[in-house]
Amino acid sequence: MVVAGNLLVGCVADDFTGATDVANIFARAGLKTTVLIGVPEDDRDIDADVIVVALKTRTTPPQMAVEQSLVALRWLRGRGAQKYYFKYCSTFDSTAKGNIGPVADAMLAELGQSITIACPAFPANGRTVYKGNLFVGDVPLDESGMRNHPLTPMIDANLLRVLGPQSRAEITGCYYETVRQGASAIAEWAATICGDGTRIVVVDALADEDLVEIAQAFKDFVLFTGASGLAYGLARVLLVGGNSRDAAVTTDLDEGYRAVVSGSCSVATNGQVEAMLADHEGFRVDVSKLAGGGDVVGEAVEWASSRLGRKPVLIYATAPPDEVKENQRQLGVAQSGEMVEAALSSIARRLVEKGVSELIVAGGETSGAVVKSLGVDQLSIGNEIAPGVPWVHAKSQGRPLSLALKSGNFGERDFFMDAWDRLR
Ligand SMILES: Nc1ncnc2c1ncn2[C@@H]1O[C@H](COP(=O)(O)OP(=O)(O)OP(=O)(O)O)[C@@H](O)[C@H]1O
Ligand SMILES: O=C(O)[C@@H](O)C(=O)CO
Repeated sequence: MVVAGNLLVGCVADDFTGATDVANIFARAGLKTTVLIGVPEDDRDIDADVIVVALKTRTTPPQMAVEQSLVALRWLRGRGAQKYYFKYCSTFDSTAKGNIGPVADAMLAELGQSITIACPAFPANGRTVYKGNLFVGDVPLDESGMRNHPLTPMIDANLLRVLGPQSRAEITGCYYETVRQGASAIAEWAATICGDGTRIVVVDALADEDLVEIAQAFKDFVLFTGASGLAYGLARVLLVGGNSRDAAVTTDLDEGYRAVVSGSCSVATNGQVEAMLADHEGFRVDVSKLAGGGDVVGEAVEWASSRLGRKPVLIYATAPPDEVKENQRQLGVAQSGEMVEAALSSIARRLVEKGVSELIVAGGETSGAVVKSLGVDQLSIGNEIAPGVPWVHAKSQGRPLSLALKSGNFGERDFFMDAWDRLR
């Protein structure tokens, strides 16, 4: 029997790195948090304040994203969650059709609600929103590396314009002149627009303190949507009254082999791969060879087998934007992405079979493919490596496995070398 009644937040995440990112924020705030890989088929016991259901719906056709998100939402509703949270990327990754708008619309309808907020700000990672425009560090979203994202290139920083065509709801901006005055002013502003059709309010935020004020102002809302910065605010508002449990668990871990599998092509990951190759051995997945039917998976596994140990090996498809574009031109965007994901996930699975038990995976789609292939169904949150990236612990085929699912744009240049020091 599932323990019901004390679930504060039921969260649906549109990718796996994002799921561990948001779970990390809730866990660090003192909420007992677990990540489920999809909706469980069994009737397991889960004693948690926050359950994050990780989906891989960011780039699926909208209808599929809606269906899977609603299955997860209904399952969380069945556990009696007090609040619901739709976690998407802090760079608002979406296509012209979705999936942020369609999923938010469907969740609102399912919950019988007519209003929610959209708040991708994540100040700890340099994501801020001002006048409805999303900034990545010092530049607008469309001037950041996200312009060249392989699957969800972002060419407009204005979230009202991005979300408008994706959603049936009216999109309104709650701008910083209101937000900076705090929760009461925001709530007063909200009162003037409530009750007037279905709305999604894009909320400005520049700092963590703003996110606490925003969560406080909207604390009676049932559905929240955003990146994980909003979870920082929501956790602090929900914790008032003393729901706090133990902070995240650190596990006693055996020492196993180490590997990094990278399918992210972000600016940050390209730098991290380059930094690791300066002092570590790496195997580059040749996409043309893969497309030509070559046994790249077998070669990678054979290459790695003789090198496995405590010094991590690197297997990467990570490439600069011009190379990715050329692959996409030749093979198609979705086809090249899926082909690389399939190869990297087979490699990861075979490395785990060969004794890798500490594995870093870079990239959200890549992580989704890898984690699914490992047969992992639940993750517990361990130590934080960098803002938005915790170690997580799982069982794969009955054996303990530590994973770090690194979002493409997160982490310093030496992330792949430094992360191991944070494991225990
Ligand atoms: N050399 C390559 N050529 C074409 N596509 C590639 C190549 N290397 C990786 N890919 C694909 O690019 C996509 C990268 O997306 P992924 O979500 O894994 O990384 P990311 O977007 O940087 O991470 P995040 O979503 O966490 O920000 C994947 O589908 C991957 O298979
Ligand atoms: O919010 C973020 O940036 C990340 O958690 C993510 O979703 C990247 O895939």
